[in-house]
Amino acid sequence: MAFIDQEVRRLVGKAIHHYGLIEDGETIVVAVSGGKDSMLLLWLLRERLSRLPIRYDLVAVHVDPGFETESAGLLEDYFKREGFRHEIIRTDHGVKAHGPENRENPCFLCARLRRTTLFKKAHELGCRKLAFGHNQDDFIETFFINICYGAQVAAMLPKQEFFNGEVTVIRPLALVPAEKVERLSRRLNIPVIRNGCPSSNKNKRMEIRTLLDSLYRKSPKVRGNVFHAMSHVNLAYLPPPLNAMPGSSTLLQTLAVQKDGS
Ligand SMILES: Nc1ncnc2c1ncn2[C@@H]1O[C@H](COP(=O)(O)OP(=O)(O)OP(=O)(O)O)[C@@H](O)[C@H]1O
Repeated sequence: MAFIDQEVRRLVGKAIHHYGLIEDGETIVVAVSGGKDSMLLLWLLRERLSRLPIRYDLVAVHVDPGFETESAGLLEDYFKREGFRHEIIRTDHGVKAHGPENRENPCFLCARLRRTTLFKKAHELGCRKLAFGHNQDDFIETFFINICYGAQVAAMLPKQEFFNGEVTVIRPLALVPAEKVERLSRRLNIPVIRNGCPSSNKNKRMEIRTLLDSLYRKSPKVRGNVFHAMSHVNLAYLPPPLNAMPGSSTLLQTLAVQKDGS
């Protein structure tokens, strides 16, 4: 077995155990976009079953954003060929998000609509776990996007409960760098099926990714350090919020005036 297989298996196993992602006997909806991460995740979750004394069921669910490409059909062929239990949900989420009535970022609206559709499907199937393919780089990029464009320190969680625990989102690739996902999926010949979204590669994530890549090239330690930093927050050395400080209203008024240029 190649080293990359062992390495990715080890990181997925570590995430599953460390964050308590999967329980015996449950059914997991795996949200599959057709991209390399979720396609590999589906494959890895099934592969574990053949190797370990554990039991769970998988249902691959793809939400077709409706860009009139062949992608949903190609994915369905793949699921059938590989024997995966699956559901394809036809929607107009992508078209709507790029339509003239939408005033917000198309990626935000599309992701929100997709998430609601996935939650509903998990509920309909009686599944309490919904697995996403976010990898370690997705966590880091989200962290920077939130700082740079959302003015807050936040990323995403490897395990997150919704609706009082009715559905739990899990991200078993949380510890796997994107580059390892890519290497393994290429080695295993897992296809990547694109859905024709006109916004892919144009969003803020790509901007941040380019920036981070330039840092990673300078030192191999940076990626690991940033990921580690997300769970080692030294609040004692972070400034308190401006609106919680005595006399802060005056300070905020001053800042607002400066921003207006008046
Ligand atoms: N159309 C979709 N149908 C089902 N799940 C989806 C879809 N799009 C995204 N997801 C889920 O959300 C996760 C993150 O979405 P994102 O837009 O980053 O995916 P991607 O980069 O296009 O594909 P991937 O993460 O699979 O490589 C995916 O890994 C997948 O689990």
